[in-house]
Amino acid sequence: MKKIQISPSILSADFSQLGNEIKKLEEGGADMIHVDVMDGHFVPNLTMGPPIIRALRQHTKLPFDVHLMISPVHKYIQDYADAGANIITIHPEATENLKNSIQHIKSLNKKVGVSLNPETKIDLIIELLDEIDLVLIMSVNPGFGGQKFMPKVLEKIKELKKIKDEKNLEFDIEIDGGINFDNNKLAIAAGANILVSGTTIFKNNNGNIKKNIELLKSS
Ligand SMILES: O=C(CO)[C@@H](O)[C@H](O)COP(=O)(O)O
Ligand SMILES: [Fe+2]
Repeated sequence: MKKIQISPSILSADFSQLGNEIKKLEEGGADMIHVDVMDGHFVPNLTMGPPIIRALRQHTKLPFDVHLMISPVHKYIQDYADAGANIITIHPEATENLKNSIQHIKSLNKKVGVSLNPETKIDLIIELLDEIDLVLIMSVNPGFGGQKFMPKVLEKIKELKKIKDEKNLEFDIEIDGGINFDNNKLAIAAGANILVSGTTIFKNNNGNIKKNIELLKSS
């Protein structure tokens, strides 16, 4: 079984202190940094883009796990790669040709992730799984932090894990949205090996990041 990793979402961090917040995450045991990029078009919220990612790059050696909620995404992939992303995750609905966008990310020597919304079926990516490094299962509708976890996506994770084991594939299964100290266990038991969390990491236990990361890892 793959080691459980935590990818804190800086969407819940203090935006006026992002450099320091990232340092705190690294000291607290984060495995990577989840960066939620939103364009006010693919999702009804606006966050940050390449200049901020580039500025943050100098504050940590941890991989940047960049979750692109922008459409059309293809023409911006290079910008995120240049800014310092290590994993670039896209939504199938945000590109005209998913296969091309996957190949583009790989050609830039970045890990490629594909994200499935709660209503999006696995069928869309089954044929492409051997090209993908990470499948990001959304457990909320994308757009905002602090939403309620949707337990129905656990079935999708189980289904994906089964296919992964049957085909002997290596991709990571990441879950994103509403993860807390209860449903983390359900997500891990279903087959997720990377947990994204914003609210739980930054707001629980008076913002004790180290403690919250440890609690999220324990199942
Ligand atoms: O991609 C998204 C939301 O669209 C997420 O990464 C959230 O930002 C996670 O935040 P919490 O649900 O843990 O507060
Ligand atoms: Fe995200």
